[in-house]
Amino acid sequence: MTAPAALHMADVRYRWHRRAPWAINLPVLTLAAGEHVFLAGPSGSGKSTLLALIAGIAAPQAGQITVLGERLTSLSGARRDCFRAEHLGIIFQQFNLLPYLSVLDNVLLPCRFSRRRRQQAIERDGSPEAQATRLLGRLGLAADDVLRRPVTALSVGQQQRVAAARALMGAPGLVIADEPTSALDADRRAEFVTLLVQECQAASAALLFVSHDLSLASRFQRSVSLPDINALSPPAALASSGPHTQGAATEHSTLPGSHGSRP
Ligand SMILES: Nc1ncnc2c1ncn2[C@@H]1O[C@H](COP(=O)(O)OP(=O)(O)OP(=O)(O)O)[C@@H](O)[C@H]1O
Repeated sequence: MTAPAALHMADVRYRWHRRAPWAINLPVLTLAAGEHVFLAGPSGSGKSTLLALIAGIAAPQAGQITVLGERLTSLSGARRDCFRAEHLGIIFQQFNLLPYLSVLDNVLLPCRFSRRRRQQAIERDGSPEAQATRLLGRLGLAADDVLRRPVTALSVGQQQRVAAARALMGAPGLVIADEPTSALDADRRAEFVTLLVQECQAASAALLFVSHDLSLASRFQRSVSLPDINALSPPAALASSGPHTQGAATEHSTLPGSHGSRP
């Protein structure tokens, strides 16, 4: 049996409040199981909003979002929270690490919230602790004293890697990353992306990676661009609730033979 798509979005519209313009108006966006996609777009074009919808943190006013075969738009907020904990790895723009926990305990969090992820970490590495240590080692954070440190005692680049290790714990089916390389210099950025892509591949996880840095796009199987809303939407259209094109996704291949949008 073929695995379900990692993500399928159809005719999705979202605005932050009733009088706001649509932040997202997306005819279709699909990620195949295990596919690695780069999402670009200027500031304010809706990238973080799109990730919040995919994560089930926000719910759209219209359209369907299906993640790993589960129709998110049919679930209650509480069920979406459970689904997110079980199946999604998220690297937030601000990392969202817990300052009072050590590096190791931050990375172990997904296995505390999800029995499924705990079980998958045990199957792959023997224990959640062993998996956390392996992932941190791959990301260059293996030293014992680093693992026991509070995350607040780490550099921003190190915190970014802790957030990546946490997202990968317990083999989530889909990893979403919001500008995870913004605080890194060019060399470290490339290195970080290589590691993230390799680890997603090893876990058979699909990856949706958001960045302004177009030089990273070639490392992904495909790129998707959310166009600048100001360029596409006449100001008069913004206040009405009629159809809009702002925030609509355009897709293009970055690899020969890869595809654009799929039904
Ligand atoms: N919490 C919020 N409440 C109201 N409006 C919001 C909220 N978050 C984002 N928006 C609006 O939604 C639109 C899209 O913002 P979003 O943060 O998704 O863009 P982005 O492409 O991720 O930007 P950046 O690259 O700067 O992070 C913007 O017009 C923004 O002002």
